[in-house]
Amino acid sequence: MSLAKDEKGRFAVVGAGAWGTALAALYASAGHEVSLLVRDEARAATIAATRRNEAYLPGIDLPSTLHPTANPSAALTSADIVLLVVPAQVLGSVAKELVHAIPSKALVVLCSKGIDRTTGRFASENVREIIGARRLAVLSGPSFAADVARGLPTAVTVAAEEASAADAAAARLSTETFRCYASDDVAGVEAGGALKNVLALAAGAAIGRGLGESAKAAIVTRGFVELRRLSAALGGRAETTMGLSGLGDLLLTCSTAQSRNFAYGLAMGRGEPLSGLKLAEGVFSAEIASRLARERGVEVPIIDAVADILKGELSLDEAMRRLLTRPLKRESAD
Ligand SMILES: NC(=O)c1ccc[n+]([C@@H]2O[C@H](COP(=O)([O-])OP(=O)(O)OC[C@H]3O[C@@H](n4cnc5c(N)ncnc54)[C@H](O)[C@@H]3O)[C@@H](O)[C@H]2O)c1
Ligand SMILES: O=P(O)(O)OC[C@H](O)CO
Repeated sequence: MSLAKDEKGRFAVVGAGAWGTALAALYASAGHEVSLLVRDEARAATIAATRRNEAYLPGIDLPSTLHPTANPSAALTSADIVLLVVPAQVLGSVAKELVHAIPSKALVVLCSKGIDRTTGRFASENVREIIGARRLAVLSGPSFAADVARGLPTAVTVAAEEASAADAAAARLSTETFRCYASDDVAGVEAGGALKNVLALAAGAAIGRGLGESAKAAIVTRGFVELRRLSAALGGRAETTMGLSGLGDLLLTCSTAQSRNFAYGLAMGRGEPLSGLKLAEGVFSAEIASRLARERGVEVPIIDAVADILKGELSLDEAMRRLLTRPLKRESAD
C-alpha cells in the first residue's frame, strides 16, 4: 500500500495534555492542517499567543501551523482524522459529547492507554458503540510525548478491526519520524498499552524501595508473562504482546522516570507524597485489570499486588514477601 506521506490531512486533536499537544505538533510539523481542541478557552488563547503549552509540555515550541481552539465545531467540522487524546476514564464521555461534531467520514483514532474502571472496557469497546467500529483505530506503542514533540524518532502500532483499514490508518498516521505499523489485533494492542502502565508502577516501586535493578528486571519479566496471559484471555494475540504495544512499551515505561507511571511507582516506593503527581494511568487500571484477570481465572500476582497496594490493603514489603513466597513452579511464558 502506498503511504500517504505527501497527502496532507486535516487533523483534529481532542485533548491538549502532553500527548495531545505532542501529536498535534508532530502532524503540524509534517505539514498537515491541525486543530488542537483545548478544554479551556483561556488556555487555548495562551497556547495560541505563546506557541507553548507550558502546563503539559514545557519548553517545547509549537509550530505556527497548529491551531488551538476551545470551540469543538471549529476544531472538528472539516477534520478527516480525529485523534482522541484524553485520559482513559473520560474517553467515553468525551466521545459522547463530541460525536455529533465529528464528520461521519472521519477516521477516529483512540490514543489513550487504560481500562475504564467502572465498565472494565478498553477504549475501543467504550467508543465503538458511540462512533461505530468501521472508522475506529487505536494508536499505541513506545512514545514519550516530549520525544515525539521534539521530532525524535519512534515506532508505534496502529490497530483497526479490518486489516485493510489498519493499513490505511497506519499510512495516514506515519510521518518521517513516527513510523506506524499496522495490526488488526485491537484487543492485543489495547491490552499492551494499558497493562504496561500497571507493571511500570511495580517496577518504579521496586527501585524506589531500594530493591535494586535485579529485582526490577525480575518484576518486568514476570510482569510481561502476566501481560501476555491477560492479553490472551482478553482476545489479544501472542505476537502482538511481543511487539511495540507490548514488550516495546513495557521496556520504555519500566526503564526511566521520564515515564509518569514509573515515576509514580518510584514515589510509592520511597514513601513520598503521591498527590500532585502527573497522570499515571496505571493507578486507574490496576484494580480493574486485577478483577478482569480474576474473572477469567488468569494468574497475575504482580498486577494483584499493585492493585492491593494502591487500595492501601498491602504494604510494599508485604507485597514482595507475598510474591517471593508463592509456591515454586517451572518457568513458563504462558
Ligand atoms: N504523555 C505521553 O507521553 C503519552 C504517550 C502515549 C499515550 N499517552 C496516553 O494518552 C492519554 C492522555 O495522556 P496525556 O499525557 O495527554 O495526559 P495529560 O494529563 O498530560 O493531559 C490530559 C488532557 O486531557 C484533558 N482532559 C481531562 N479530562 C477531560 C475531560 N473530561 N474532557 C476533556 N478533556 C479532558 C486535560 O485537560 C488535559 O489536557 C493517556 O491515556 C496516556 O496514557 C500518553
Ligand atoms: O509517562 P507514561 O508512563 O504515561 O508513559 C507514556 C507513554 O505511554 C510511553 O509509551
